[in-house]
Amino acid sequence: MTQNELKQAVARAAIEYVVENEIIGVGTGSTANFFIDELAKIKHRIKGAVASSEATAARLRGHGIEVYDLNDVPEIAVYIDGADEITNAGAMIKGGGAALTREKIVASVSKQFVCIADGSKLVEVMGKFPLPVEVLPMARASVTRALAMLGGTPKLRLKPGTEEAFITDNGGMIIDVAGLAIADPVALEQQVNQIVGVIAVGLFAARGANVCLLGMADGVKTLKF
Ligand SMILES: O=C(CO)[C@H](O)[C@H](O)COP(=O)(O)O
Repeated sequence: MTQNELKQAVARAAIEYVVENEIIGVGTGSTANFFIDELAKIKHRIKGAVASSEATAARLRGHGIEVYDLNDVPEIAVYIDGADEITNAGAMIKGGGAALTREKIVASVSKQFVCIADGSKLVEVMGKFPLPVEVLPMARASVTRALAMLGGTPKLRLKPGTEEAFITDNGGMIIDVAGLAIADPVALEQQVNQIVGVIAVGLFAARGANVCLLGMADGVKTLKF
Protein backbone atom coordinates (compact mmCIF):
# COMPACT_ATOMS: atom_id res chain seq x y z
CA MET A 1 0.00 0.00 0.00
CA THR A 2 1.25 3.51 -0.74
CA GLN A 3 1.44 6.18 1.97
CA ASN A 4 -1.53 7.94 0.36
CA GLU A 5 -3.57 4.72 0.44
CA LEU A 6 -2.78 4.37 4.16
CA LYS A 7 -3.85 7.98 4.72
CA GLN A 8 -7.07 7.36 2.78
CA ALA A 9 -7.79 4.25 4.86
CA VAL A 10 -7.53 6.15 8.17
CA ALA A 11 -9.55 9.04 6.76
CA ARG A 12 -12.35 6.58 5.95
CA ALA A 13 -12.09 4.94 9.37
CA ALA A 14 -12.37 8.34 11.09
CA ILE A 15 -15.93 8.76 9.79
CA GLU A 16 -17.01 6.41 12.57
CA TYR A 17 -15.97 9.10 15.10
CA VAL A 18 -18.02 11.87 13.48
CA VAL A 19 -20.83 12.90 15.81
CA GLU A 20 -24.20 13.30 14.02
CA ASN A 21 -25.82 16.76 13.90
CA GLU A 22 -22.72 18.38 15.39
CA ILE A 23 -20.07 20.82 14.24
CA ILE A 24 -16.86 18.87 13.57
CA GLY A 25 -13.33 20.23 14.12
CA VAL A 26 -11.23 19.59 11.03
CA GLY A 27 -7.43 19.66 10.81
CA THR A 28 -4.97 20.50 8.06
CA GLY A 29 -2.69 18.52 5.77
CA SER A 30 -2.88 15.71 3.25
CA THR A 31 -4.48 13.19 5.65
CA ALA A 32 -7.01 15.79 6.80
CA ASN A 33 -7.75 16.51 3.13
CA PHE A 34 -8.61 12.84 2.57
CA PHE A 35 -10.84 13.07 5.65
CA ILE A 36 -12.62 16.17 4.29
CA ASP A 37 -13.35 14.28 1.07
CA GLU A 38 -14.86 11.42 3.11
CA LEU A 39 -16.79 13.87 5.32
CA ALA A 40 -18.33 15.40 2.19
CA LYS A 41 -20.04 12.06 1.49
CA ILE A 42 -21.96 12.30 4.79
CA LYS A 43 -22.32 16.08 4.96
CA HIS A 44 -26.11 15.84 5.39
CA ARG A 45 -25.45 14.11 8.76
CA ILE A 46 -23.45 17.00 10.29
CA LYS A 47 -24.22 20.61 11.08
CA GLY A 48 -20.93 21.92 9.71
CA ALA A 49 -17.27 22.28 10.59
CA VAL A 50 -14.68 24.50 12.23
CA ALA A 51 -11.48 24.67 10.16
CA SER A 52 -7.92 24.82 11.46
CA SER A 53 -6.62 26.75 8.42
CA GLU A 54 -7.72 28.81 5.44
CA ALA A 55 -6.83 25.88 3.15
CA THR A 56 -9.09 23.52 5.11
CA ALA A 57 -11.91 26.09 5.16
CA ALA A 58 -11.66 26.43 1.37
CA ARG A 59 -11.74 22.64 0.84
CA LEU A 60 -14.72 22.23 3.19
CA ARG A 61 -16.63 25.03 1.44
CA GLY A 62 -15.71 23.52 -1.94
CA HIS A 63 -17.62 20.42 -0.83
CA GLY A 64 -20.59 22.51 0.33
CA ILE A 65 -19.88 22.01 4.04
CA GLU A 66 -20.70 25.05 6.15
CA VAL A 67 -17.68 26.50 7.97
CA TYR A 68 -18.34 28.10 11.35
CA ASP A 69 -16.31 30.77 13.14
CA LEU A 70 -14.90 29.25 16.31
CA ASN A 71 -16.08 32.30 18.24
CA ASP A 72 -19.65 31.16 17.60
CA VAL A 73 -19.03 27.57 18.72
CA PRO A 74 -18.55 27.06 22.47
CA GLU A 75 -17.62 23.39 22.30
CA ILE A 76 -16.73 20.86 19.61
CA ALA A 77 -17.59 17.17 20.03
CA VAL A 78 -14.67 15.82 18.01
CA TYR A 79 -11.56 17.17 16.31
CA ILE A 80 -10.00 15.07 13.54
CA ASP A 81 -6.49 15.84 12.31
CA GLY A 82 -3.19 14.33 11.20
CA ALA A 83 0.22 14.47 12.88
CA ASP A 84 3.89 14.53 11.95
CA GLU A 85 4.85 12.23 14.84
CA ILE A 86 2.84 10.51 17.56
CA THR A 87 3.99 8.49 20.58
CA ASN A 88 2.25 5.51 22.14
CA ALA A 89 1.14 7.90 24.89
CA GLY A 90 -0.77 10.13 22.40
CA ALA A 91 1.67 13.08 22.41
CA MET A 92 2.25 14.57 18.97
CA ILE A 93 4.40 16.87 16.90
CA LYS A 94 2.22 18.84 14.50
CA GLY A 95 2.71 21.87 12.29
CA GLY A 96 4.42 20.41 9.24
CA GLY A 97 1.65 22.18 7.35
CA ALA A 98 2.15 25.39 9.41
CA ALA A 99 -1.34 25.33 10.94
CA LEU A 100 -0.24 24.42 14.47
CA THR A 101 -1.66 27.46 16.27
CA ARG A 102 -5.19 27.15 14.91
CA GLU A 103 -4.98 23.37 15.28
CA LYS A 104 -4.10 23.79 18.94
CA ILE A 105 -6.93 26.26 19.50
CA VAL A 106 -9.56 24.04 17.86
CA ALA A 107 -8.21 20.97 19.70
CA SER A 108 -8.39 22.86 23.02
CA VAL A 109 -12.18 23.27 22.78
CA SER A 110 -12.81 19.75 21.47
CA LYS A 111 -14.03 16.95 23.71
CA GLN A 112 -12.19 14.30 21.71
CA PHE A 113 -9.07 14.49 19.51
CA VAL A 114 -8.88 11.75 16.90
CA CYS A 115 -5.47 11.61 15.23
CA ILE A 116 -5.32 10.02 11.78
CA ALA A 117 -1.90 9.04 10.47
CA ASP A 118 -0.05 6.49 8.43
CA GLY A 119 1.95 4.02 10.53
CA SER A 120 5.30 5.73 9.82
CA LYS A 121 4.27 8.57 12.17
CA LEU A 122 4.35 6.37 15.29
CA VAL A 123 7.66 6.90 17.16
CA GLU A 124 9.12 5.98 20.52
CA VAL A 125 10.81 9.34 21.08
CA MET A 126 9.72 12.44 19.18
CA GLY A 127 12.13 14.88 17.59
CA LYS A 128 13.30 13.31 14.36
CA PHE A 129 10.70 15.54 12.69
CA PRO A 130 11.85 19.15 13.33
CA LEU A 131 9.62 20.79 15.94
CA PRO A 132 7.65 23.72 14.43
CA VAL A 133 7.29 26.85 16.54
CA GLU A 134 5.14 29.79 15.36
CA VAL A 135 6.53 33.20 16.36
CA LEU A 136 5.66 36.86 16.01
CA PRO A 137 7.88 38.19 13.20
CA MET A 138 9.47 40.88 15.43
CA ALA A 139 10.63 38.17 17.85
CA ARG A 140 12.09 35.88 15.17
CA ALA A 141 15.73 36.43 16.17
CA SER A 142 15.25 36.45 19.95
CA VAL A 143 13.10 33.30 19.88
CA THR A 144 15.64 31.59 17.58
CA ARG A 145 18.38 32.28 20.16
CA ALA A 146 16.22 30.98 23.00
CA LEU A 147 15.33 27.83 21.03
CA ALA A 148 19.02 27.17 20.29
CA MET A 149 19.63 27.06 24.07
CA LEU A 150 17.30 24.01 24.23
CA GLY A 151 19.89 22.00 22.32
CA GLY A 152 18.36 21.76 18.85
CA THR A 153 19.09 23.58 15.61
CA PRO A 154 16.43 26.20 14.83
CA LYS A 155 15.84 27.23 11.24
CA LEU A 156 13.42 29.77 9.79
CA ARG A 157 10.91 28.12 7.44
CA LEU A 158 11.00 29.65 3.95
CA LYS A 159 8.36 29.87 1.25
CA PRO A 160 9.15 26.90 -1.02
CA GLY A 161 11.60 27.87 -3.76
CA THR A 162 12.36 31.32 -2.29
CA GLU A 163 14.60 32.99 0.28
CA GLU A 164 11.57 34.70 1.86
CA ALA A 165 10.12 33.72 5.23
CA PHE A 166 6.97 31.60 5.10
CA ILE A 167 4.04 33.54 6.58
CA THR A 168 1.22 31.66 8.32
CA ASP A 169 -2.54 32.31 8.17
CA ASN A 170 -2.03 34.34 11.38
CA GLY A 171 0.80 36.54 10.02
CA GLY A 172 3.37 34.58 12.04
CA MET A 173 6.64 32.92 11.01
CA ILE A 174 7.67 29.32 11.64
CA ILE A 175 10.96 28.23 13.18
CA ASP A 176 11.63 24.50 12.77
CA VAL A 177 13.87 23.05 15.48
CA ALA A 178 15.83 20.00 14.30
CA GLY A 179 17.84 17.58 16.42
CA LEU A 180 15.77 17.52 19.61
CA ALA A 181 15.29 14.15 21.32
CA ILE A 182 12.12 14.92 23.24
CA ALA A 183 12.32 12.88 26.42
CA ASP A 184 9.62 14.84 28.28
CA PRO A 185 7.13 16.35 25.79
CA VAL A 186 4.93 18.00 28.45
CA ALA A 187 7.93 19.77 30.05
CA LEU A 188 9.31 20.91 26.67
CA GLU A 189 5.89 22.20 25.59
CA GLN A 190 5.70 24.31 28.76
CA GLN A 191 9.27 25.54 28.36
CA VAL A 192 8.78 26.68 24.75
CA ASN A 193 5.41 28.28 25.58
CA GLN A 194 7.22 30.48 28.09
CA ILE A 195 9.56 32.05 25.53
CA VAL A 196 8.31 35.57 24.89
CA GLY A 197 7.29 36.00 21.25
CA VAL A 198 6.22 32.38 20.75
CA ILE A 199 2.64 32.14 19.47
CA ALA A 200 2.43 28.34 19.75
CA VAL A 201 4.65 25.28 19.71
CA GLY A 202 3.75 22.24 17.63
CA LEU A 203 4.02 19.90 20.62
CA PHE A 204 0.60 18.54 21.54
CA ALA A 205 1.46 16.82 24.81
CA ALA A 206 -0.44 18.49 27.67
CA ARG A 207 -3.48 17.98 25.43
CA GLY A 208 -2.64 15.05 23.19
CA ALA A 209 -4.81 12.71 21.17
CA ASN A 210 -7.57 10.59 22.75
CA VAL A 211 -7.58 8.14 19.87
CA CYS A 212 -5.13 7.46 17.05
CA LEU A 213 -6.11 5.63 13.87
CA LEU A 214 -2.88 4.34 12.35
CA GLY A 215 -2.75 3.11 8.78
CA MET A 216 -0.73 -0.12 8.59
CA ALA A 217 -0.18 -2.55 5.71
CA ASP A 218 -2.54 -5.05 7.40
CA GLY A 219 -5.30 -2.57 8.23
CA VAL A 220 -6.18 0.35 10.49
CA LYS A 221 -4.90 0.00 14.04
CA THR A 222 -6.72 1.92 16.81
CA LEU A 223 -4.75 3.26 19.77
CA LYS A 224 -6.65 4.75 22.72
CA PHE A 225 -4.97 7.00 25.30
O1 LIG B 1 0.06 19.40 11.65
C1 LIG B 1 -0.25 19.39 10.50
C2 LIG B 1 -0.43 20.62 9.69
O2 LIG B 1 -0.03 21.76 10.40
C3 LIG B 1 -0.52 18.07 9.83
O3 LIG B 1 -1.48 17.39 10.54
C4 LIG B 1 0.75 17.29 9.76
O4 LIG B 1 1.76 18.08 9.15
C5 LIG B 1 0.58 15.97 9.01
O5 LIG B 1 0.38 16.23 7.67
P1 LIG B 1 0.06 15.10 6.61
O6 LIG B 1 -1.31 14.59 6.93
O7 LIG B 1 0.11 15.83 5.29
O8 LIG B 1 1.11 14.04 6.71
